[in-house]
Amino acid sequence: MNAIAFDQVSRSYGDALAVDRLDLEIPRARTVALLGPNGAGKSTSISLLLGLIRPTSGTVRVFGRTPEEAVSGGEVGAMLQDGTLIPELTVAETVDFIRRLYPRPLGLAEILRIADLTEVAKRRADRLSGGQIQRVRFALAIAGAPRLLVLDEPTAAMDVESRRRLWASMRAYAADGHTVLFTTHYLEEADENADRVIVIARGKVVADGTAAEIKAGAGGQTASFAIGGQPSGALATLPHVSGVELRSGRATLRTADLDATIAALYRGTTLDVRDLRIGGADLEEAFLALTREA
Ligand SMILES: Nc1ncnc2c1ncn2[C@@H]1O[C@H](COP(=O)(O)OP(=O)(O)OP(=O)(O)O)[C@@H](O)[C@H]1O
Repeated sequence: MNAIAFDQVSRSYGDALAVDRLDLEIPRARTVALLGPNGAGKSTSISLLLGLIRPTSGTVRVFGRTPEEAVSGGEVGAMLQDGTLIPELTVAETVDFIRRLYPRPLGLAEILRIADLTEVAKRRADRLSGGQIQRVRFALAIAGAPRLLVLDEPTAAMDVESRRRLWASMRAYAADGHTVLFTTHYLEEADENADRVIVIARGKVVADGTAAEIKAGAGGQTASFAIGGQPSGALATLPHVSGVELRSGRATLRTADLDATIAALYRGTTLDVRDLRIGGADLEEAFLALTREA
């Protein structure tokens, strides 16, 4: 049984279709990133998953149950974009208060350890830095030992060090066999922290795979060389080339088959190819290409 299953799920707001016949199956014990531009339907999908809103059509299942059943059974923990802490309570008091609401919570010390909060356990919430507040919110999301942890842009507006610490906490939780689904706008975070990346645009899945597969699928690799003042017209006609860019005396070819393109560049043209460099498409480029096409 999958941790998450969306079957032809659509959700409209009035005339606007936010999620469009979404099919999604996420097995247990995976860490999955949901990526997409603003307005792609990420937050709507998460609200559907948590049972905060109902689909206009289609069904959502979480561990084979309705989202409402899974959430009320304590199977799902969520860290959403808003949520404030009680200023007068310490970190330990806040976490302990929430964990006691669950039938089978994690131990207080364990939560503080996973969320990297042990050092500030006795500090009041109104004395915490932004990164520490996010880690407390993360701690509250894992307090009930949920099998599925959902994080909606957990590192928005955090500095690099705070982001690193939060991801380390997330990975520690995921390593225990839990399923994690997170959204982020930081593409490198999806690359580094998820074993599967699902790209959505306009309410539909436009790519689904490992970060490496998504990079390979969206334009593959690049070959660039110093072209100087030589004519560039033939480059676009080389096999498997999907794009040519000329800048500062260099030509960059985007290709789905690097070997075939380079062989043709040498054998099939009279160009003097100097300073050849090979690059992979990065996830950011892949992401932009995918969401533009959608
Ligand atoms: N409560 C609402 N009422 C009307 N339209 C909404 C509502 N919530 C979302 N939408 C619309 O649905 C679409 C999807 O929005 P959603 O917030 O799910 O996208 P998102 O991918 O989470 O975007 P972001 O990255 O900006 O948070 C957008 O066009 C948005 O304007």
